[in-house]
Amino acid sequence: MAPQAPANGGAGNGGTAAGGAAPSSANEAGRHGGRNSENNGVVAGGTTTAPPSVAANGNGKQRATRKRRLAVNPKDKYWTPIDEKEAAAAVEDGGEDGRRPLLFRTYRVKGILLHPYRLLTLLRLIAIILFFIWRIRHPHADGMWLWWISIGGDFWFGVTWLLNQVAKLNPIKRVPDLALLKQQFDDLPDGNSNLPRLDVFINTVDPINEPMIYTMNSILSILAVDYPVDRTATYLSDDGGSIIHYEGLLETANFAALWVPFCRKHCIEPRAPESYFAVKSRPYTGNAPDEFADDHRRMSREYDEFKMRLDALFTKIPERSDAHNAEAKEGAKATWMADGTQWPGTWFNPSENHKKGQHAGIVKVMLNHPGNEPQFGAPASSANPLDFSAVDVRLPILVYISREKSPDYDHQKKAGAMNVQLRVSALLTNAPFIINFDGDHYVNNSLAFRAAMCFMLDRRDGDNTAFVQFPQRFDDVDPTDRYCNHNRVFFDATLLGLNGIQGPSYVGTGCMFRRIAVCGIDPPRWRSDDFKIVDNANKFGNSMSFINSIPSAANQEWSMTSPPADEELIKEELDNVMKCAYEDGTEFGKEIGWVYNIATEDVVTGFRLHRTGWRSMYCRIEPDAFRGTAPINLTERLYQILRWSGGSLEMFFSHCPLLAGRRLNFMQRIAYTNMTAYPISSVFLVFYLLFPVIWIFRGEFYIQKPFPTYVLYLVIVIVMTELIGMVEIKWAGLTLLDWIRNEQFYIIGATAVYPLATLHIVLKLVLRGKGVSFKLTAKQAISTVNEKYAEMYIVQWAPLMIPTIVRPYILFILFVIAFVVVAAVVVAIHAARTGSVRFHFRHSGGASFPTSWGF
Ligand SMILES: O=c1ccn([C@@H]2O[C@H](COP(=O)(O)OP(=O)(O)O[C@H]3O[C@H](CO)[C@@H](O)[C@H](O)[C@H]3O)[C@@H](O)[C@H]2O)c(=O)[nH]1
Ligand SMILES: [Mn+2]
Repeated sequence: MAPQAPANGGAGNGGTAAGGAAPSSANEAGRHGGRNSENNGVVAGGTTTAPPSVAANGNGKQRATRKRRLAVNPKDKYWTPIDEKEAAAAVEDGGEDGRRPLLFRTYRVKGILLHPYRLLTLLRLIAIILFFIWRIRHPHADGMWLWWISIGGDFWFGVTWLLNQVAKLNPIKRVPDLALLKQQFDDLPDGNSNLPRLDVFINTVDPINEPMIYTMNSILSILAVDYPVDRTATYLSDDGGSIIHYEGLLETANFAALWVPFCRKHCIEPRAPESYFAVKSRPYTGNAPDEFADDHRRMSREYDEFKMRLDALFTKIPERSDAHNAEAKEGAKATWMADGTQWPGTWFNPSENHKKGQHAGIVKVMLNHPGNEPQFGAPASSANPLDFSAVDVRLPILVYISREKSPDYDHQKKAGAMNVQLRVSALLTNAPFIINFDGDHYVNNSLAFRAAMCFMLDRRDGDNTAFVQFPQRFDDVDPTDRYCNHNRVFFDATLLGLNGIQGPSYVGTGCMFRRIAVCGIDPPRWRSDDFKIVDNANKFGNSMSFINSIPSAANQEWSMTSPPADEELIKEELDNVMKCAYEDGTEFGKEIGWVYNIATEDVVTGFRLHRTGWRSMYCRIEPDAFRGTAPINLTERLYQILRWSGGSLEMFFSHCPLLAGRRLNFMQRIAYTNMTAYPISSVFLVFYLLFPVIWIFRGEFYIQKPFPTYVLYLVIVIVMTELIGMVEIKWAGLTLLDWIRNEQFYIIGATAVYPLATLHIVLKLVLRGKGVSFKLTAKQAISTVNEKYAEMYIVQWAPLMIPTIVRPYILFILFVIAFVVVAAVVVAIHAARTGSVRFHFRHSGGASFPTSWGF
């Protein structure tokens, strides 16, 4: 999720501001040249430095003679490196004594912005304290209860502003050094790579609401990523248990045999075909420019055919099933697989044990381990017109999973699915690192996995890093981002702030994990020396293979590597760990794996890792590492933020950051408090919006007096918020529009959605009802450019918007009615009594303009 950065409305607390830019960094070397041709031509995501000279200089000692120059992207002009000394020292060591290199560089905001930023924050803090004292000293005798509410509101707004602001006072940017990673891990004398193994998790539920073509594009982009092919495995979790996904994945595995070598041969980016073919032209960076035009044309045709084959599944499988069922005659109408057996998952005609929420578990290894030696493809032929004779055509492991479902269990949505992926992958490949994606997020920069590894393997805090979070970026958002889907302020300012503390929160997708951290192991920093993984079935469940996988994942973080297990041999064990009952009485969903019973499993899971002493790192690279699809329209967007705000608030009560133990950094605690308590602001905001209505009924403006002093304070605190916002925009590298959108959508959320979320949670706490549920966000279907944003304008009934829309009208209508009624009555009385009508304005406080009216 991506919580809205609370923008604190109310008495002048105006808002948090600004955003940031991608960290930047055109790679100086530009290319990532090397042994593998597929490494060429991709702009590395780091401000890459020239690698230190490796040549021995006579006395055999490696010396860093060359000053490590850093390329400056315009967006980086307000950032300055802070680890130059360390970096230089690390170059001196150069791996000779077995010490690990520094694989990323750290930047902070330059003093020219940082000092004013902090100073303004301090000044505004003083201003709001003075303001508050002044208000307390001037109670509003006529409307004390309203006055108390507004004092409460102002206090709350002041506190949340502070919580939000202090977590941003030390923004840190970290830029991975891909060239060094390559030098240390890939350019080995034996020609092999030493990068750690990596398991990729991707989730989907429904081939319609989350169009299958997205999921399959994501998978293609993952299979084609620039990472040693024998060291990754991809696990698709299909929570729908749908044969469409299963056969779609088979088609995808077949198509990948063309697509992946094509990507490697021509070094194309991005490696999700839909996005690749949508881009009209870009400079060629591959090794076979002569063949490119032909290959591209053929590939484009192959892709169109592939899409048709995917579409055809929706008719082909029902037809095939009908034919089988006609033969079988009796019994339920089953769904049939191509090999003439019945599909173990859900059927088109839902039947006992074959319907949504009730079916067997399925694991199918679709692509096996490719072996450790490169395999070159075939030269061009009539059957295969693309010449792959100089390309390694191997594909990484690909696995289909659909966990068992039963009506007796709460399946815990995505979190439940991921915990099954965690166990299944532990038995099959057990890579020490995991990266996870929502079904609609694809790899946009094929070097992204390497970038995250720079953080995990760095010698400074690498071992204590539980996860590396990438920002969420979206295609298909309208150019002015009217629904604030990009959440720039959050992703480009707030998360950089957290990056300077204990690390960014986990936002659900595009995040690399250390497996042992997910399995509930303490970070080295807090681990005792004689630490043992207890083989405690109460904690991990009854699979000994799973329990034993954990220590071996820990050992493999640095050394390699056992072969993947044979699926057939461990079939029973796989079935066991996919069972609903497996987790009964275990710590899954609590201290192990992804956390349960909350709509925002992501933030809570990240929080659990932080509170056990792990840290996280934020990784932004250019081009964007991953991209996804934004909600289809305003309705979906509002439900999305309802889920986020409801989940966050629920977290405030169920996993309260204020009560976490001492391993949670103090500032991180503040940040989490802000991140979870923000919907409460809406309660006060609603009061503030209702005040004018009360004025009308009571016939008096209940406003703080003396009025001019009040206005003066308001102007000061509002102007200061704007100033802070403008400085933030600068260091974060955002536009004014990004900032305005954030403020704007905050108000929409705070009036339309957060009150409902708050009410929901109050009801849950008081009446022990259910929390906000995880409703799948519908995504935009792929469409032509013309109709690209058409969905956005479809007016759908959005009950959530009622308060936001209706209030100004109620106010207006009430105002008119009240005015007319009161005026008519008074005028009538006066006219009846005296035959004439008289108006006067009363002075009040120090104000010389009307603060109340009487006739
Ligand atoms: O029963 C379920 C329901 C959902 N999902 C998957 O969960 C992912 C996220 O669902 P989506 O509806 O796209 O949620 P968003 O609103 O886009 O989600 C954001 O916020 C969520 C938390 O609220 C995070 O889990 C997501 O990663 C984050 O992208 C998708 O891949 C789904 O396929 C499942 O696997 N099983
Ligand atoms: Mn999503």
